[in-house]
Amino acid sequence: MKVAKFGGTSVASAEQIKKVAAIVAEDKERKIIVVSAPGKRHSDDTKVTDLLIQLGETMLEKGEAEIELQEVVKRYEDIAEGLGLGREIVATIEADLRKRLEFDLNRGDSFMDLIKASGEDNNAKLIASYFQKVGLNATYLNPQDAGLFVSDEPGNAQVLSEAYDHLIHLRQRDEIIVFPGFFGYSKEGTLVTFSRGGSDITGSILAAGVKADLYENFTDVDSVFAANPKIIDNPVKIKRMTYREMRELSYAGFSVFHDEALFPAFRNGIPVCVKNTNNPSSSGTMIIAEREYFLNPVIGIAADEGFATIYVRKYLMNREVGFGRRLLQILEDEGLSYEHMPSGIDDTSVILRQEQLTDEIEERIVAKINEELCVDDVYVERDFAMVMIVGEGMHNTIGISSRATAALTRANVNIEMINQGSSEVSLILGIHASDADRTVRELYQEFFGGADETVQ
Ligand SMILES: Nc1ncnc2c1ncn2[C@@H]1O[C@H](COP(=O)(O)OP(=O)(O)O)[C@@H](O)[C@H]1O
Ligand SMILES: N[C@@H](CC(=O)OP(=O)(O)O)C(=O)O
Repeated sequence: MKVAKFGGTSVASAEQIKKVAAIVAEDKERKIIVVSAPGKRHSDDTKVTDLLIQLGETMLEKGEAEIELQEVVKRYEDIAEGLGLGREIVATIEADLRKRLEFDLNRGDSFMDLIKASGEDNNAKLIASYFQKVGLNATYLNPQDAGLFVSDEPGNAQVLSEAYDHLIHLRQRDEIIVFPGFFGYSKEGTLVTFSRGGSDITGSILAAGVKADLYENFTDVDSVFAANPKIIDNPVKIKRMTYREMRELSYAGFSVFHDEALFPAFRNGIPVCVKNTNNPSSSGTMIIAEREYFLNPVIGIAADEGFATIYVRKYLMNREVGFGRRLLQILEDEGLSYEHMPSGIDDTSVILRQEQLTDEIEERIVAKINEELCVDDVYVERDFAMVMIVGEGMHNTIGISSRATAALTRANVNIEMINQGSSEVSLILGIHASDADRTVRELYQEFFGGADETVQ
């Protein structure tokens, strides 16, 4: 049995959904089909999830959002028309949206999740009805009815382990199940979404839940490439990579696969295959537990922006018992998570995602660090990027860091931070965000310049 997830670009239009139906029809093992909300049809387009966010925010702000609602309905109308489905399904979708808008606006976060999730939920209903029209024995299944229970963290749900006790029963179903991605339900029955891009997570949970032989992740590129194709022209394709490599690279900006989506598949040993809806005969990228790495110790280079660093200096910091704990406690009290913490003898930096760090929070943290830790200096700097060089073969290959730093010297990029501590598969370089693309290009040239079409 296979679980196949089709991302936003694969279900963005009637034309794309026809390709999806053909892919499903050609392999009887494809029994569980996870779908996203309609994504971008072209580079200037807006994803339905983003339209829904505008709709929800306008509603919260003004108490009405008819224009925004009509824009969403129009997207489904175009798709339904292109699939020859008629008005009824569009009327159902519109009624569903209006009902969601009646939800308690005082529960703003849950309201936003309910609105956002309608993108996948209504698309799944629409796609199931198209599958039936073309003769596939398919049915829509709601995550609550399937028992996909998650934690009650709006916009950031985590699957609860008991969900797997329910999901295994889906194995017994004869028909093809069309399952909306991106959300589950809390034990109290509240709809909660995963973080953005989270339909990949739903697919992985279902693949683990039904103990699938394969989790196929259909997108709009032939494979995972060694670098973002928006930065590098025609980058080499990755044929095989490990869960760890994919997790590190997706964390650092390979948006093709959500970094949190690896774990359920990994824990259950289910291979993942990234494939192209527009070119399904291409073999794609296999993500597996182990691989040989005789060709190149490095498999990919990624960069992600939006990091801030809190720099703290205090003479004899190294001898002050509990300094690190107290510093992190200040962050914890503000509900902040951190990503890295490179340290010297008398100074340390805490690197975190800057979207969490509002001006208000920054002010409070700096004041607390000064007061409670009596430091010599503390300041916050923003707009850093983390560049990651990843590969299973790196830890027993000499000279990776020196090749990386030489490449950055050639690109005239200042390295703010290097971290090759605990992870055996990656080297992280902190740089200014404005240098990110230049850095990726130079590193790509260093590690893949002149390489064959594929790496594994
Ligand atoms: N290293 C990479 N390999 C492949 N695609 C990448 C990589 N880094 C970024 N991407 C981008 O990820 C996109 C696919 O992800 P996404 O837009 O989320 O697709 P979907 O709509 O299928 O969920 C590709 O079009 C590509 O631009
Ligand atoms: N539609 C949601 C979830 C998702 O996974 O979408 P996509 O498959 O288009 O990345 C989002 O945009 O976040």
